[in-house]
Amino acid sequence: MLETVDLRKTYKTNVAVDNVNLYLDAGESVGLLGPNGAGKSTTISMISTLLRPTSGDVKLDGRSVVQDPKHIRGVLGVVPQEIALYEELSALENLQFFGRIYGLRGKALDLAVEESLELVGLSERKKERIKTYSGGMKRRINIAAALLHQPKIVIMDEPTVGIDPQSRNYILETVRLLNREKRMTVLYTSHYMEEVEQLCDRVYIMDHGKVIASGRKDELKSILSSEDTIFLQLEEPCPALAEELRSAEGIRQVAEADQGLKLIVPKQSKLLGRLFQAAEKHGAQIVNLNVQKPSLEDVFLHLTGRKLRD
Ligand SMILES: Nc1ncnc2c1ncn2[C@@H]1O[C@H](COP(=O)(O)OP(=O)(O)OP(=O)(O)O)[C@@H](O)[C@H]1O
Repeated sequence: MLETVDLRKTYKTNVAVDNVNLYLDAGESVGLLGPNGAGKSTTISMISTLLRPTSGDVKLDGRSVVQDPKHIRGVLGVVPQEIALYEELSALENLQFFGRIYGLRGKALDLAVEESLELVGLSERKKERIKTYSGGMKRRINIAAALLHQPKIVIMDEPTVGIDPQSRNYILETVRLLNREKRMTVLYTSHYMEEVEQLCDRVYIMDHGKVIASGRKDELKSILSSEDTIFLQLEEPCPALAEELRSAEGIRQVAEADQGLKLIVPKQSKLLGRLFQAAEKHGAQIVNLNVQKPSLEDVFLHLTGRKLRD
């Protein structure tokens, strides 16, 4: 349905997006996962015709979006990272304004506004001015604005960054509903791998402008089928221990984790004794040690040696 073909964007010497090929089938929920600066927003801006590619193309049902941008605008809803609302107007007035831009009038406009307010759970507060809303509520109205024209495809650019847990849950539920019940095709970008794991059928992992891995979640995790992920919880952070383990033979990756270190090691390696010895040598207290199932975050760590949120 929607694809990018060798999509590329350069800024002088900086390659923001480097020959990216994505494909979304109708009704799929696809995650675009990558750390800050990976090129996710630039990719989305090119798909939504806000930015012209340096080379390559975006195709909707086989038709070039670069040559015929109008075609995609009617079927695409984009939720940008930045909140784009008028603070002095109420939520209702904002949505009426955006609805008119989409060409909606009269009863059709009223209905579209009511439905999208309902969807993001803010019908009861629709008359309050945006400036009185929390960051999370503003984001929910931002989402409602992108849905007014009932798009077939919705692209969301990190919609849950820096918001309260209630709004975050609401947004995740809304995305699920749009995809599973309303059969909308969703492209969801995030650097929170838990969200992508929860919401998406298929995932593209980007880093430094390139897609470095893609596939269904289970396929991606099977990259780590011959590895174990060990989480080492420490009483205090110990950079010297991390350093030693990074250069130790048989340990593939070492990354800082909440309250400790995360290691990727070959399965059944007999490393535990060495871990305890190294910890003792550097005066680090191991509080807990467990072997975990691989997550998408671990796949990223395995491929790049870094954590998604470094
Ligand atoms: N207008 C611009 N001029 C120059 N460089 C840019 C411009 N826009 C983006 N870049 C660069 O392109 C790269 C990709 O940025 P992009 O915003 O697409 O990443 P991202 O994955 O969306 O990250 P974030 O989560 O921080 O938005 C970065 O190195 C960024 O500095």
